[in-house]
Amino acid sequence: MIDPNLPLTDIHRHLDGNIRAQTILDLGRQYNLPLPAQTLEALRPHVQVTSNEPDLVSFLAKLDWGVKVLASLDACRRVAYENMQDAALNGLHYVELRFSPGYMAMTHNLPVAGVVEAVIAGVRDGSRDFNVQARLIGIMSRTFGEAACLQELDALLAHRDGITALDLAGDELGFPGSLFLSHFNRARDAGWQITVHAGEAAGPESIWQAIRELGAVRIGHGVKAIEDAALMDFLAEQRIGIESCLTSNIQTSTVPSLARHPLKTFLEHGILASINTDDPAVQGVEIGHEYQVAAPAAGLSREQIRQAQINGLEMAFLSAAEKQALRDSVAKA
Ligand SMILES: O=c1[nH]cnc2c1ncn2[C@@H]1O[C@H](CO)[C@@H](O)[C@H]1O
Ligand SMILES: [Zn+2]
Repeated sequence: MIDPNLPLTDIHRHLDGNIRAQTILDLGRQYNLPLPAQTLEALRPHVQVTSNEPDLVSFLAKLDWGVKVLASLDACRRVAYENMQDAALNGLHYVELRFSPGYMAMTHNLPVAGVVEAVIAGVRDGSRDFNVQARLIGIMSRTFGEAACLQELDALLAHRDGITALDLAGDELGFPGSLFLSHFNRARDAGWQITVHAGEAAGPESIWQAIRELGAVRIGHGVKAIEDAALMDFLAEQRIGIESCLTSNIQTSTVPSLARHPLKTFLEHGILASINTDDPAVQGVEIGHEYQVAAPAAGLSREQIRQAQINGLEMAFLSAAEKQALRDSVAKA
């Protein structure tokens, strides 16, 4: 179901939601940190979703152990580097990795701008060593409030050339986008692209808000657009891409079953929607599973899955020339 002659992309992938369980064990030992278990098997239920969570916030708690072991900037660099290795092992040609430097820095009081620098370095080295192209998206974790997000924004802006876009993630219901207008004004002034997690826990109004007030040119999840026909028309007309994450939406109970996922309807509506993972290590699924198992279960035809693969590159935060170079390199290989 993956077309080998087209670039395979994952443009919604949390680097700090994709920390290997083995690395959590290693770093726990290295820094002598208390962990809930000492073997991979026993650790897994603490760091991976084993059955669907009742809501988004419960799902997000599964990411916590991954960042609790980030006791140094070197540890941050390691997980960034390993993310690139995992992208290569999963056949990805291009990834947009997103991360929340404040969330990564939090447990051990690391310097937030230092975390940004370490992630940029790890991804740069991994991109070179594993031959996968990457761009970085900075996340503000809305769950910790406006002031903490301002700190994350400042840290990201200190390395603005290494960052392509700004995102807002975390507890969408508790912290609406309207709290973050000034943050996004500054991000747009810095020349960044904008993508926002919206219409996952909250309704279609959250997607409208992200587009109109925060300047989003892409939407993370966007599931609830299905409830608003005018919004679906608008997304299609304006070519605002929807970064779909099928398995994630089941695990957070955003959608009751794959058969009822709106991605198929979005594609039928001519919306630029793509297939992505979200938090692969936490979910226990990789991009291949999303294309080969989840997308057919969501009712997508072969042609729709191929269209979603095309859309992934079309939506990417790359220039037209960069996209064409990527297409050429995959077609020739
Ligand atoms: O599916 C999701 N929806 C909303 N926020 C998410 C999701 N996955 C991870 N994060 C959030 O992103 C930051 C780490 O990159 C954290 O704030 C985490 O809670
Ligand atoms: Zn996400």
